[in-house]
Amino acid sequence: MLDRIENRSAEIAVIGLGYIGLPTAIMFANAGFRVTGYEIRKEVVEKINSGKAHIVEPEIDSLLKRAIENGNLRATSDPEDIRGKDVYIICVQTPLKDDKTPDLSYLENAVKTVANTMKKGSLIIIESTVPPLTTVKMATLIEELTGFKAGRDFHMVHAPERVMPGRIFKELVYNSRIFGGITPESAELAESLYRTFVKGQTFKTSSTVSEVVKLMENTFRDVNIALANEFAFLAHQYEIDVFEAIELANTHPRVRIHSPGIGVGGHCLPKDPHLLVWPAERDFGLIRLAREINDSMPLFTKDLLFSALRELNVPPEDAVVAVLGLAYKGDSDDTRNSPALAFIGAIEGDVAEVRTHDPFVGGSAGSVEEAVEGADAVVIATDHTVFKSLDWKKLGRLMRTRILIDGRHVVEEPPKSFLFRGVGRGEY
Ligand SMILES: NC(=O)c1ccc[n+]([C@@H]2O[C@H](COP(=O)([O-])OP(=O)(O)OC[C@H]3O[C@@H](n4cnc5c(N)ncnc54)[C@H](O)[C@@H]3O)[C@@H](O)[C@H]2O)c1
Ligand SMILES: CC(=O)N[C@@H]1[C@@H](OP(=O)(O)OP(=O)(O)OC[C@H]2O[C@@H](n3ccc(=O)[nH]c3=O)[C@H](O)[C@@H]2O)O[C@H](CO)[C@@H](O)[C@@H]1O
Repeated sequence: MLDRIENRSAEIAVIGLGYIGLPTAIMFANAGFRVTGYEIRKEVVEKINSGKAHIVEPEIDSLLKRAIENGNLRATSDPEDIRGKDVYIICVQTPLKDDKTPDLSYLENAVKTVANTMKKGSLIIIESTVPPLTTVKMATLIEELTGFKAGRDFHMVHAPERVMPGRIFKELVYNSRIFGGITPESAELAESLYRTFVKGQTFKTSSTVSEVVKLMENTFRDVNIALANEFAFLAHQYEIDVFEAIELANTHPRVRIHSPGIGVGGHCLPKDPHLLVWPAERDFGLIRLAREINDSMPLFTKDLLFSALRELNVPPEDAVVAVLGLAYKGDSDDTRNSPALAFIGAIEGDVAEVRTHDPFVGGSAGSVEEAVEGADAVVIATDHTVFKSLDWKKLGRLMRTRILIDGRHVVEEPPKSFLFRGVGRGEY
């Protein structure tokens, strides 16, 4: 297997061609491997095979085109097309159920597909973020389904993906990576495979350590954002701008406060702390409280909006509100767990009309001007770069009442003709 990796003749199947699987498949294809992407959504398969990406990410269109044109990447919905591969890389989603416990059904289905198609000696890599011990459990499932023995007849590794959407193709190359093997040999094989394009450092450990590391990273970020959000509440009490205070505090050599805002969204941060604490035997108050604080931010933003409407004598039930941004973060088209959607859900029914505009999200067509025309308030819910250069003087002229609520610290200088409120911005 090592030889086949080093001379690029190892055949790779990537299972799940979403935000992580498609870029991963593209990287291996452009590194010279023959890659088959297996994806259950047929429309996604067709789009990819026509050379077009179904997600928004810098550089993806040209890199995908190259991989399809050089014949190294092909997508399929037929499991027969991934029979007998050397390597299987699983990149399916690992969301939460409504009760906040992990929904591992996508992963289990993917593992079953692998078990039905793999050969003796295959290397199976789970890139998906999973609760601790999952890789070992999946190895046992494969043993039951195939009669193979893990570590002897097949290799298995958890290789967490740590890329940041918006910088995926740079971070795929330069981030450091962790390979958690069910045996040291499994980890070594995976490390040599990724070394074909990774320039960052690589580390080998057990699959359980690797699972915990990935979850700790996102929990660290979530807890830190919750702390920043608590500082934002304080800033409103003392009528100061929390961003000025954070900037000054961050001049301390050992302080790095995160940014408060309308909330924490995306496929990862809202669920990974739950994946970490779900099976654990104690309560983990801090981690759970951080989740609650971050989940409460859309409601805090609603309070800012409603008090501004009342200040200008606009009854909320008569208000027309324009929400700019639906994606969970700037310059992304991903709306999973988006605080913008939570905010809209919280005001719908309490105001007369909600209009939305997001240049990256399909189905929210129309210009900013159309969204704000006749509105009583504009709420910025996503930090898309284009929102930073909006001409508020011009937009204000189209509005019925000029209220601007900034949920993402997009507006540096509040426009003078508006009643301006921002999360953490105190009073203006
Ligand atoms: N999105 C990110 O920024 C990011 C970053 C790091 C890690 N992760 C982790 O990576 C994993 C994937 O996340 P994502 O954002 O790429 O999810 P995604 O929903 O964009 O992609 C998953 C894809 O897998 C497909 N799929 C589901 N079940 C399948 C099956 N049985 N066979 C074949 N295809 C199947 C889905 O249709 C989908 O296209 C998650 O565990 C996530 O936590 C995500
Ligand atoms: C540890 C870490 O870095 N993990 C990253 C993270 O990537 P992400 O795409 O989820 O992006 P984030 O920037 O974390 O944003 C999430 C939400 O939090 C809001 N936010 C952010 C910073 C802040 O100071 N204040 C905020 O309010 C933001 O608007 C958005 O809604 O998880 C990926 C998947 O596991 C990782 O691969 C990737 O490395």
